[in-house]
Amino acid sequence: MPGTGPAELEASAVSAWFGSRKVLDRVSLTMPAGRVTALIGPSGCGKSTFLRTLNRMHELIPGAALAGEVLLDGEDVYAPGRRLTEARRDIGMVFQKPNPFPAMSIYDNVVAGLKLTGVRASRSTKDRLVEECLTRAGLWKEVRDRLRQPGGALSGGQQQRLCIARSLAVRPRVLLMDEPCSALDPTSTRRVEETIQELAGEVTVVIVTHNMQQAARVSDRCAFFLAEQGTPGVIVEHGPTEAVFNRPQDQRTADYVNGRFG
Ligand SMILES: Nc1ncnc2c1ncn2[C@@H]1O[C@H](COP(=O)(O)OP(=O)(O)OP(=O)(O)O)[C@@H](O)[C@H]1O
Repeated sequence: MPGTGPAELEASAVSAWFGSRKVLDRVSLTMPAGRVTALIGPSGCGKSTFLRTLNRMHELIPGAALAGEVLLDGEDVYAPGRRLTEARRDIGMVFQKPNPFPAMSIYDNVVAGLKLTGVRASRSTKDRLVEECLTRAGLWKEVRDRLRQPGGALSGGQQQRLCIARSLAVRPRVLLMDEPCSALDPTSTRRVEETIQELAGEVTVVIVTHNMQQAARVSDRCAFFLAEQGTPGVIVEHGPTEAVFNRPQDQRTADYVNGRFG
């Protein structure tokens, strides 16, 4: 079995390119185990790209290149001997638009990742896992009586929580979330935020968000990314969320968190 429990993720001097264009320049950030780290910054500054370097999704894009290191509890995610599927299992991802398998049942959606990661499980193990993951994702009570209905029949917010449950089923140690609420209404957003807060402590969360209130509500730590005038994205400032919002060290951070640009 893989390591269990939340793991620290550490990016060290990560640079990223698309073709000859450099979009991230030597970004270093420690994302502590069991905490929620928010990545904030204006559009195009490289937040999503950075997130994709953390679980080796960046390398799937044609022409994409990378330098630097990503360590999961001290182990190199990009080590030559380490399999891609292993990195993806340890470091799960939830996307902007909820993407359950629409025709597949709620139950099968939750356990879909097991097959992909080569895990065999008995019916009773799966039953327990489905209940546990839907509970952790804050969806169990709403769907317990209709587990055989298609995932696509749920509301957008429920679909996103289903995707969170699906990610949790392979027992990731880190969960990456790329603007997980941007396609949701305010009530669903609130519900997903509660889910994120409930998960903290059990799994390390890294979330990209454009919503400053959301970053303030859900995160323990915050990193402000910026790409100025065609230069690659860098982290201007990072630290405890409360400090980044209330006592920013850099004027550009102050301007951004106070809504003066971006
Ligand atoms: N597949 C791609 N091919 C080429 N360039 C890309 C690709 N994806 C992103 N980029 C470029 O890389 C830079 C960083 O993009 P990225 O999506 O990481 O920024 P972001 O901060 O997440 O933006 P947003 O907040 O709008 O999602 C941008 O200039 C973008 O145009």
